[in-house]
Parts: sequence; C-alpha cells; structure tokens
Amino acid sequence: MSIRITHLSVRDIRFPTSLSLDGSDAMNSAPDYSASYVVLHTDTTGLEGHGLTFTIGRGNEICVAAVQSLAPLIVDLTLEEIVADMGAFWHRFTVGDSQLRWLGPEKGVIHLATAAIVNAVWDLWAKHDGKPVWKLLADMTPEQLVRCLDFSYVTDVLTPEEAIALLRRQAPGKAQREAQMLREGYPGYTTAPGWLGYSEEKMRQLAREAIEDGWTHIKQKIGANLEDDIRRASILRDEIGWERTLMMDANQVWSVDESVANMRRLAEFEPLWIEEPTSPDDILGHATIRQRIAPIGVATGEHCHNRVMFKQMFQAGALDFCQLDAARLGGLNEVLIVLLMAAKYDVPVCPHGGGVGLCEYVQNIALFDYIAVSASLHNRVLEYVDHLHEHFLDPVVIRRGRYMPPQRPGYSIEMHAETLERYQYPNGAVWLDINRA
Ligand SMILES: C[C@H](O)[C@@H](O)[C@@H](O)[C@H](O)C(=O)O
Ligand SMILES: [Mg+2]
Repeated sequence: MSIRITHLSVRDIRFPTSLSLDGSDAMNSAPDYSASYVVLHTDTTGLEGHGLTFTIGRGNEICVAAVQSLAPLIVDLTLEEIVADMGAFWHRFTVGDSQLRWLGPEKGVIHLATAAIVNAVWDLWAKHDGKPVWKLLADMTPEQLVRCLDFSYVTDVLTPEEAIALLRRQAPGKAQREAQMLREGYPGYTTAPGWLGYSEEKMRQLAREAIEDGWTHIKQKIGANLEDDIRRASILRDEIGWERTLMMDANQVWSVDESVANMRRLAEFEPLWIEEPTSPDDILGHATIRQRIAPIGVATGEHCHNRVMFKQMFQAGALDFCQLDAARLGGLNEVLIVLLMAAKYDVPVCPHGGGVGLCEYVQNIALFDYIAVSASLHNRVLEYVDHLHEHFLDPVVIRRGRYMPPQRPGYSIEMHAETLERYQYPNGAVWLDINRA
C-alpha cells in the first residue's frame, strides 16, 4: 500500500440554524451550525479522507484559514508512513511548525483545525481498511492502539505501559461487548426539546415526541434566567415524569458561587448533572461546585481543549462526567488518550454531540470506549441532537433512544457533494438566497 496524499482542500460550510434557533443556549443565542470541511485527496482513485471541525458561524472562516496553514504538514505524506507510527505523526503535527504552534499551543483555532485534518486521516485509514472507525480501533491489539498515541505531558498519570495494561485487562470481553452493541446499540440522550430559544409549547411537544420515540434521558438548556429555568424544568418534569432522567446545561454563564446557588434552587427537579456551569478553564472551580452541589453531578468537556486540561480535571476530582469533543481535542488520537485517562480515574465518558457531524463522530468513540476501554455502560449516555443528519452519507441510526453502530467504512463524517455545494459560505445557493431575502 502506498497511498500518497496529493493535496488537501477545505471548505467553509454553514447551516442557517439560527433562523429556527436550533442549537440555541444561554451563551450562544443564535448559532449557525458550521463545519470547516477537509478532504485529503490521494493518488489512488476513489480514495479520499474526509474530516471536519465544528464551529457556530462567523469563526468558521478563521478555522478554514488555519487548516490551509497546516496543510503543508500533511501533503505528500503516504498513508503507510502515517499509520506506521501514528503517535509520532500526531506529535509532529502539533510541534512541527513552531510558528503555528504559537497560536495555541494545542488549543483554540489551531487545535480545531488540527482536529479536522487528523480526523480526515482516520477516515482515510478506515476507508482503506474497509471498516468503520470504531471497528478499526476495536480490532487493534493494545500495542497497535498505543502506537497511535502521543503521551507528551501526561506520563505523570498515564504511561504507554499502563495504557497497554488497561487495554489488556478488557481484551477478554471485547467480542461479546461488540456483539451486544450490534444487537442493542449504545444508550443515548436527546437535547432536542431543550434548546433555550424554543417556546414552552414547542418544548412540551418535543418532550412528548421524545418519549414516544423511546428516549429515557433528556437535556434542558438553562442559565439565561433562573425563574424561566424553574418554570421550564417543571414543564419538562410534568411531561417526562420522574422515572426518566433530566440533565441541565448552562453553557458557561455563571460564576462558581452562582452555579452553587442556582443549582441548589434547581435541585428539586433532580437533575443528573449540571453541564458547563462556569468557565470551561476553571478546573478548581468545577471541583468546588462539585463538592458543594452533590449529589448533582458536574459535567464538562465540550470546550476542554486538550488532554492536559482533562488530566488536571481528573486529578482535581472536578468531574462526574467527561464530555470530550471529537473536534475540540486534536482529533481521534488525543480523544483516545482522554478515554484511557478517564478509565484510570473511573470517570464515565459521555461525549458531546451538540453540533453538525458530532453525533456521527462520537458514536464511533463511545462504541470503542465500551468495547475496549471502559467495558461499562454505567452512567454513560451519548448525546443526540436531531438536526442536519440528512447531509451525511452515513447518518446516525437511532433505535428507541440508542445509537446503532455504523457499518460503512470511515469515520461516518462524509457529507453529500450536493450539501457541500449548496451550503458553502457565502456563495452556495442556500446562502445566496438568504442574503438576497
Ligand atoms: C451552540 C451549541 O448548540 C451548544 O449549545 C451545544 O453544543 C450544547 O452545549 C450541547 O451540549 O449540546
Ligand atoms: Mg453542552
């Protein structure tokens, strides 16, 4: 196999979700779900790697520019040399250009751009091997898997040897757990009724539909106004009853003390977790909140930018639920390190799905986590949002509130060519129409 990456193309794709307030929350009142969409072209006919990073509108153009700047780090490499030592490839990617590294390091736009490219490599590799990414990972030996990882800055809590031992411990039950997932799917939760911009009537209606569709866990957006939060929570409890589970997401709007005070008021609705109560960078703040509002759990991660931050979250006992993001971390390699650290600290991973393509990505991650790393479904639910799946070649399949494992080779992230034409910003037909109106 010698498959050379001949060039990289990147497009600014945006969906006008702000028009319907899909995806709205207390911090992001009108997001346009967007993607910096990467294609790795190769010298082999019919073989391409697709990847994206998620943004919510105007910032997408900056991310696209960052992808273009990083492209020289990958163009002309062969898939063979990348996968022979993917850990080294990833390391070079983050330190290989110190002028670009200065923009992070390993955080912000440059790391989001890294994720789009790195995930496109995984898509390419999985397509080449004829497997979905979860299966490509699940079929690796512990040694092969660990070779894909870069342990820099985390060896004080996780060494390659420990990672191998963790994976070996779960190896005996892998086949049985894989068969179980293919049969039953992975448990999910839905955010569909919970968006902050939706009217109470719409929220009620969507909550009813969610129950009919078999969802047992529902997330509510809160944080703009406490009295509204209380009223909406009581409507939701009214609809979903007390036997189903409610989660709450404040999207970073509070201080530490406000988080504690407000969650004490909302405790009567028995939320399983409060997500992103405060600044995503405030590790010790999360630990404080957690101590002061137990038994309500603290969840965060969609803005946790790298493995070093997660390491400290775990060390500080700041988290009950780790909500890593497939495109905020620097692609799948870094996600895998976080899965392993979470397993060591016994923190359940419930990846973030609220964005375009994130559900498609994270199903692969959650499946692999269960099959090979955590071997547990306890306190684990995978987020589902119900928008924009029709734009993917291999959209998520949900059955009675559970994610059914994708079968098509790749990272499940490739969009239809027509979507890429129509939603390209600013000259795709959809945006020309909006801007004309
Ligand atoms: C702007 C986005 O929709 C966020 O609200 C979303 O990612 C959210 O935090 C979530 O947990 O799904
Ligand atoms: Mg969230």
